[in-house]
Formats: sequence, C-alpha cells, structure tokens
Amino acid sequence: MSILQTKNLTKHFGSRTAVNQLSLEISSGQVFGLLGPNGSGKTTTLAMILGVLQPSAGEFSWFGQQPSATSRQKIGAILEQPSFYPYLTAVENLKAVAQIKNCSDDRINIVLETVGLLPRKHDKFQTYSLGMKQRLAIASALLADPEVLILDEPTNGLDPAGIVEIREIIQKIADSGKTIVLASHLLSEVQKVCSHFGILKEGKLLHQGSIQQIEGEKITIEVGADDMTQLEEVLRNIKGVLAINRDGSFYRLEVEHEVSTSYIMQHLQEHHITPTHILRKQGNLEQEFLKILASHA
Ligand SMILES: Nc1ncnc2c1ncn2[C@@H]1O[C@H](COP(=O)(O)OP(=O)(O)OP(=O)(O)O)[C@@H](O)[C@H]1O
Repeated sequence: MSILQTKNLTKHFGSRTAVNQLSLEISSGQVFGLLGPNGSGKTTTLAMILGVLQPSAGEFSWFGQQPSATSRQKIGAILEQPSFYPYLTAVENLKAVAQIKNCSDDRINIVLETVGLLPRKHDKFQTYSLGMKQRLAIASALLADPEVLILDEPTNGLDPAGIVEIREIIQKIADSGKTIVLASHLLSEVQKVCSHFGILKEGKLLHQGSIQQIEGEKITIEVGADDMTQLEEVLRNIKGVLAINRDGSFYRLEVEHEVSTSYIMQHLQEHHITPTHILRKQGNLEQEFLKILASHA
C-alpha cells in the first residue's frame, strides 16, 4: 500500500530552489532513507510533507489521499529537536506532550519501553545524555501510536554507542509494522537501518531503490601482482570471473557470487603468482552513491 507519494514537489526560497520536482513513492512497512549531503533539500522535503512548509509547486498524498488533519494524526515526526522541560521527568514531559497533542497518555510506559527509557522514567530531563534526549524525542513522536514515523538526522551529534542504540530502536519500531522515513547524510546509517532509499542532490532526486538490490549486486574482487600481464592471463582462465578491468596497480574482477578470494588464490598459486593485493567487495551503498553522483556530475 502506498503510504506517501509526491509528484514534482518543488520549493523555492527566493531565487534558490531547495527541492526540485521531487517525485517519490514510499510503501507501507518500508524504512525509507532520504540520503543527501548538507543542503540537498532533505529537511525542506520533510517539512513540506508534514505540512510545515507550503510547496511552491507539485503535490503529495498520504495514504492515497489528499493530506488532511486525519492523515496528519497518523504521522509522528521529529523535525527539530523538541523542547522538553528540563525540570520535569520523562513521564511528566510526555504527559505534557499528550496534552498538547490532545491524545491519551496511557501509552507513556509503552513508548518509554520501546526507547529503553523505562528505568529512567522518573529522572529529570536535564539529567539525560544526548542519546537519551533523542530517545525521549522518539518516544514523544510515538505517543499517539502513529502509522508513520518521520525522523530528520536521528543520530546527529551522537557517539557510536548512541548511534547503535537509535538504530536498534528504529529497527524495533519498523518490526512493529510502522513505516519510517528518515533523512540522513550518513551512508552507513542508511545502509544498516533502511530497506529503501532515495538520493537527493541539490534538491533533485537522483535515484530511488532498495538496499537489498544494492547488496545483492555484483561482487568484485581486486587483485594485483608484480607481473600484471601474467596475472591477467591466469585470471582470464578462471571459471566464475565475469569481467576484468584494470584499475591502476590491480585488476578489478566482476565475479559470480560463489567466487571467494581463496578460490582465486588457489589458481594464482598453481601458477606461482603471489598477489600484492587481493580484496573482495560486495556492492554497497557507498559505491552505488558515488556511481550515481558521478553519473549526474
Ligand atoms: N527558510 C529558508 N530560507 C532560505 N533558504 C532555505 C531555507 N531553508 C532551507 N534553505 C536552503 O534550501 C537548501 C536545502 O536546505 P535543507 O535544510 O532542506 O537541506 P538538508 O539536506 O536538510 O541539509 P542539512 O542536512 O544541512 O539540514 C539549502 O540551500 C538551504 O540553505
């Protein structure tokens, strides 16, 4: 089921085009990563689909319908760091949020459990670490039990342990059946947590696809040796090697999935070749990202 569809969504700020004819589709259950460098239009896109910013042109629909107050109620979002009261506890802060959102506060313990803050629920907000503050923000976005959760740079400023915690929480929320849209400039974060992604550059959507498709892509093995001519001859006769391309001091081989480095080594040893370099690489978002950016340079 289509959760969000945008058609030629555009936002101009004066003469600057922050989002340029963005058309994308997000389906139910996806964890969709909107990926792009700083200033590429991620926050502006999220602000438009949340009804915070008026698009200059284009349109979008939520749950297959025109955006409305009812559709907005099914969306939980953290666009900016929410302001919590420093002297209130997590529970007291969430009670205040429930009042503002006009929703019941009977899910407070459930959402605190989801973000791992139950044991600290009676501690004041000001005693929280940055990671805990971010987790409380996610809890507040989940309070009204939304179908969709929207997060802008959820791991910004966190240390590696904090990043892992947020990633696990996002995974848990996704496993519970919610659709998640997150903006990030961190490739590894998007690859680890997202099922689908879109790449924005200067407000334009360059690519939209699934992470699985990238990870299932061709395997490459880099091999170098002192005698590159002899190496090439041997490589050409190895079964499972699909293509050989020279890249500086090594060859980049496209290989079938079962081909391992030890299999290549075995063949090289039979011909008394000792590689100076051998490395197996599976398709990853970084390579794909660079390829896509290069093709739009
Ligand atoms: N209110 C505004 N007025 C003028 N220009 C703006 C405004 N908001 C954003 N912009 C510009 O629009 C472009 C896209 O900004 P946006 O914040 O959407 O990008 P982003 O990908 O979210 O980047 P970041 O990761 O830095 O937040 C930038 O050039 C930015 O300077």
